[in-house]
Amino acid sequence: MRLHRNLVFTVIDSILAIFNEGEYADKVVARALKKDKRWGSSDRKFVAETIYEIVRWKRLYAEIAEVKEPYNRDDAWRIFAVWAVLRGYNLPDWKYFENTPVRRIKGRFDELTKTRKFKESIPDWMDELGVKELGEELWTKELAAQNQQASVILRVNTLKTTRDKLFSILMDLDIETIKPKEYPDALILKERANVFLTDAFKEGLFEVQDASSQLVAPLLGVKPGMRVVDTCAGAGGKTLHIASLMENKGQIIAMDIYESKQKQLKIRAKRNGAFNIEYRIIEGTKTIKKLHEKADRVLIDAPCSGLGVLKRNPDSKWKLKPAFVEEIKEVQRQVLRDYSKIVKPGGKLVYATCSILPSENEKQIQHFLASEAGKDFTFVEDHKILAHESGFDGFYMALLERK
Ligand SMILES: C[S@@+](CC[C@H](N)C(=O)[O-])C[C@H]1O[C@@H](n2cnc3c(N)ncnc32)[C@H](O)[C@@H]1O
Repeated sequence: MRLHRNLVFTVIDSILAIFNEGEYADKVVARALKKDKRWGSSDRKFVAETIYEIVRWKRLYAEIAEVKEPYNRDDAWRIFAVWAVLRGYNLPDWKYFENTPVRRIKGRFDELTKTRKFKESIPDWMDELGVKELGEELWTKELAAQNQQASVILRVNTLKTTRDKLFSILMDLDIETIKPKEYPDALILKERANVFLTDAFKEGLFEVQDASSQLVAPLLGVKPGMRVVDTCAGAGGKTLHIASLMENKGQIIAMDIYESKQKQLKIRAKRNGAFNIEYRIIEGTKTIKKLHEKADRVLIDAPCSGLGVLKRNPDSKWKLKPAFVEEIKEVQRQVLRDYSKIVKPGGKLVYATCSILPSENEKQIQHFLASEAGKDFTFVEDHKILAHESGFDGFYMALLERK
C-alpha cells in the first residue's frame, strides 16, 4: 500500500476545513472529489474514506498524536500519520513524517483503547448522556455499531419500477445488490458505488434511503386517495416514499420551515414522477390552523439530535452540543402538540426520529399522551431500532390513533 502525495494533501486540507472551519464532512468530501478529474475510483475511495475515518476517530487519533484544537497544518499531518500507522501503511520519506514515533503510536493505541470515550472516540458529555439514557451495556454496544461504516441502501421507486427490475438494471452496470426480506422496497449495495451517476438514478428509479428510515412510511398505513400531511418533510425522503405507497392518488401536503429543503424536494419529486404533492412553508400558526382535523394521516418526522445516525454523519460527534439536544427536545414537544391537531378523528399519526435517546422518543410520546393535546389519542405501537441490533440506522417511530 502506497500513499500518493496529491491524495494525502487533499485529505489534510479537508480535515482542517472540517475540524477548524466547522464545515460539514459530506460537503467537504463532495468538494474534494471534484478536485482532480483524473482520479480513478480507488483514488476517490481513498480520499472519501480516509476523510471520514479521520473525522470518525478524531478524539482517539488526536490523543495519540498529542495535539490540541485548533489544529495547525503540522497537527493535521500528525493526526494523519497516526491514521496511516494504525492502518498498516509504511510511511514514505516525506518531510511531514520525519520523527513519526511509530512504536509509540501503537503503544498509545493499545493503552487508550481500554477507555470507551477514546476507544469509540466520543466527547465526554455524549458518552455520559448515552450511559444515562441507555445504560452502560446497551450504550457500549450501540456506540460500537455507530462507528461502523454505513452501507449504501436504495429505496426502489415503485411508481416507476419494481425491486426485481432495478436489481437487474444495476447488475448490468456491475453494481451488485442484496434484496433484504424485511424491507420490501430496499436494495443494499454489496460494495460502495457512486449510484448518483447512473441513468437509473437520473430517471428516478430509486432514492438513497436507509433501511430503518424505509419503515416509517409503511407504519403510517397510507392508502391511495387519502389526504396525508408530512409536517417536517425536509428534502422529502419519506414524502417520496409515501407518494409511491399512495400510487400518486390522493393528496400529500409537504411542509417545512425551510424553503431551501423544499426546493430539493421539488426536484426529487419531479425525478420520481410523484405528482400528488402540495408544498407549504410553515410561516406561523395560521398554516397549521387551516389544516386542523383535515388529514387521514400525519407524519411528524421530528428534528432530533441525530444520535441514531452517527455512522452516516460522524462529524455530528464533534458538532452536536448538549444545549442543542435540550432545545430540540422542546421543539419535539411543540410539534407533537401543534401538528397532532391536523389529524382527523379516526385518523393516524406517526412520530419518528433518527435518535436512539428515550428522552427524544418514547418519553416524548408518554409526555404527549398525558397532555391536553394528547388526550384524544391512543397509543397503537412503537419501534425502537438500535443500530447494533438491526445493522441499520438507529430510529424511533410511534403510531398513534385519534379517537
Ligand atoms: C428529520 S428532518 C426531516 C427529514 C425528512 N422528513 C426526510 O425524510 O428526508 C426534520 C425536519 O424538520 C424541519 N423542522 C425543524 N423545525 C420544524 C418545525 N418547527 N416545524 C416543521 N418542520 C421543522 C427541519 O427543517 C428538517 O427538515
